[in-house]
Amino acid sequence: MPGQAKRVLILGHGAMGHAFESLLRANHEVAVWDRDLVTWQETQPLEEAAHDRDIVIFALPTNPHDELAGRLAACLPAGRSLYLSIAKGLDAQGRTPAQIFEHHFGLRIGWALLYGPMLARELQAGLPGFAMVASADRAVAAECVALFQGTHLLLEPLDDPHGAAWAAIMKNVYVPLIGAADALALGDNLRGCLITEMLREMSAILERMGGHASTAYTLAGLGDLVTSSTGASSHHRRVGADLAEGRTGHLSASGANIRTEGVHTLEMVRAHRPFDPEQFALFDLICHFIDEPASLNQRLADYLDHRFRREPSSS
Ligand SMILES: NC(=O)c1ccc[n+]([C@@H]2O[C@H](COP(=O)([O-])OP(=O)(O)OC[C@H]3O[C@@H](n4cnc5c(N)ncnc54)[C@H](O)[C@@H]3O)[C@@H](O)[C@H]2O)c1
Repeated sequence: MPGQAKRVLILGHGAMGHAFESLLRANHEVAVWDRDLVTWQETQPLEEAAHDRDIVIFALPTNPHDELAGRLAACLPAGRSLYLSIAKGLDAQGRTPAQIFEHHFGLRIGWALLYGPMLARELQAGLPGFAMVASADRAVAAECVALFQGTHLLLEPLDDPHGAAWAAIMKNVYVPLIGAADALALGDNLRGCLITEMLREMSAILERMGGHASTAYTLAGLGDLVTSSTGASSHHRRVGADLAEGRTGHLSASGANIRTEGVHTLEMVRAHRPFDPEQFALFDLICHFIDEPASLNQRLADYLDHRFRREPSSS
């Protein structure tokens, strides 16, 4: 049974904006806001578009989150609206969508993040999508679940927004490595090993960043990692395959392009150092792979050697 009808504003009318619009419009009153593709002017002033909305969904990259969340927090009364983001990258200051929302909305205004296997084209085709709705506030998570009731996007609440944000971000960092290994025909066995190693490292990074290690094993981590690693048309898988095969054009693209969100994250972590990249061997390997794609075979061999074939210590 669908919940109560809400007035929803979707920011960004790209692949996910369109998918969410078609999911929600049967049961809710949905409006969209974006920039004009030619002039880059706002289709309508944001403050005007948002003023009577119960729920605002950020269906755009992480980079504009800070500006847009700041404008909304300044103009909308506390407690009136709820904010949702699905963006998976870091912004130019190295912040996650969870950090940006916490900064602008804090405990004053409800906010949540939606992460999991929910490819836009599958949602548009009527196939099911799955996501964790991550919020520090259970009532907010329940409101999000109610919003999507009666649709084929199936949600599960999670009380770890910071962990979920890092799980989604790390997924985009790791998947190019799977795409590269597959392009080089390094084997199904290696793929299984790498995905296991990625989950182990993702758990450690989530904990380092103030999240729960267990969030890596939810739809936001494992679920999305498997979908992107194995999906034939996965953007991030393609990036890795292209690099392994000598096509390096993406590296000059901006992080606003979702194809390059993983590469952009590597650059932001190196620039802002929310954690020490050298302490996480797979993360470090992927940084070196992006710098020097031809070195991948040797780096993978060194990684596996270090991980599995080291002489046992004498102690
Ligand atoms: N495509 C998917 O299947 C999918 C699934 C889950 C999550 N996501 C995440 O959702 C986010 C958006 O992905 P997408 O595939 O819809 O991207 P997209 O490129 O198709 O659409 C992004 C939209 O945001 C708008 N936009 C960008 N910067 C803006 C700004 N400063 N002001 C106003 N509008 C702006 C663009 O005009 C565009 O319409 C990404 O972070 C992505 O990782 C995507």
